[in-house]
Amino acid sequence: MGFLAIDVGNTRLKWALYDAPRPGATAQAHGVEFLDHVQRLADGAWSQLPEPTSMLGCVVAGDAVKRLIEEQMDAWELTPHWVVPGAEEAGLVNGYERPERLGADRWVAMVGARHHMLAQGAPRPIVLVMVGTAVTVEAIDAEGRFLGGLILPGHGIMLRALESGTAGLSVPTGEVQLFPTNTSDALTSGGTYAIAGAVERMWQHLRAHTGQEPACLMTGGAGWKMMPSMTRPFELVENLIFDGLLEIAARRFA
Ligand SMILES: Nc1ncnc2c1ncn2[C@@H]1O[C@H](COP(=O)(O)OP(=O)(O)O)[C@@H](O)[C@H]1O
Ligand SMILES: CC(C)(COP(=O)(O)O)[C@@H](O)C(=O)NCCC(=O)O
Ligand SMILES: [K+]
Repeated sequence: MGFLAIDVGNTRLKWALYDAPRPGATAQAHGVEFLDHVQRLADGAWSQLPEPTSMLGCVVAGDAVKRLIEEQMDAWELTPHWVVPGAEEAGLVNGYERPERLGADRWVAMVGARHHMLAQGAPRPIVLVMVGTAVTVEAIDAEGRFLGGLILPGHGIMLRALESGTAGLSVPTGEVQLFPTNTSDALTSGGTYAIAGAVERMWQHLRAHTGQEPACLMTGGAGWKMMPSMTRPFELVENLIFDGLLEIAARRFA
């Protein structure tokens, strides 16, 4: 019954082995690997696992990385399955012009977010922020329609872009300050408030569009960095992508 969930972003692969492909399943093991090191999985962390019977993942890191990861599963009987965003999934309707061009991680996280919100009470619109290598800000209405979303550079990309495009901006990481008075703090605060400001705008757009107060959810490896700087109360949910994969797997592998 073991179900392996895999989330491959542009920086890291996250995996978790659950006792079954269903929402609320228990994670028996989990781990993280930087993309440069995914070749270690078969002989490393995955060599210790009981053989999973099914696997579902989302990958935005490209086909070469995907193939490398599939090779790591060669010793197992299972067939690798990867989410391809379509017109609808698990109660969500995809408003993207070309649904298949939407990042699979965004789509899966939205499925997780929608079910997380429904478990808490009456349906509401959602602003979902995912802070990884890039930052995405999704708008979902109370009926589960994905209206559209923003893509921004993440903290690391913003800093590297400024470093490489200027002569005088190569400095250590600073702290978020209201009125930064050194270069490090100015860069760190600028990036953080760029993200917080974009999220605030999306919150306003969704509030105006739906006439309802949106629920605010945040996920992703660097979500914790953003939490203190948001203009609205956000709930940080560590594993929305895994929650989404469990929802989708329950429908596919039942
Ligand atoms: N221990 C950590 N290792 C790597 N990245 C981290 C760590 N803690 C926070 N981060 C931040 O999280 C981002 C990666 O988050 P993650 O969700 O794994 O991204 P992705 O899904 O794009 O691979 C990095 O850009 C970095 O800013
Ligand atoms: C926006 C992303 C780069 C985010 O990647 P991540 O930060 O999770 O590594 C990824 O979801 C992606 O490549 N999306 C495809 C383009 C789109 O969603 O429109
Ligand atoms: K991601």
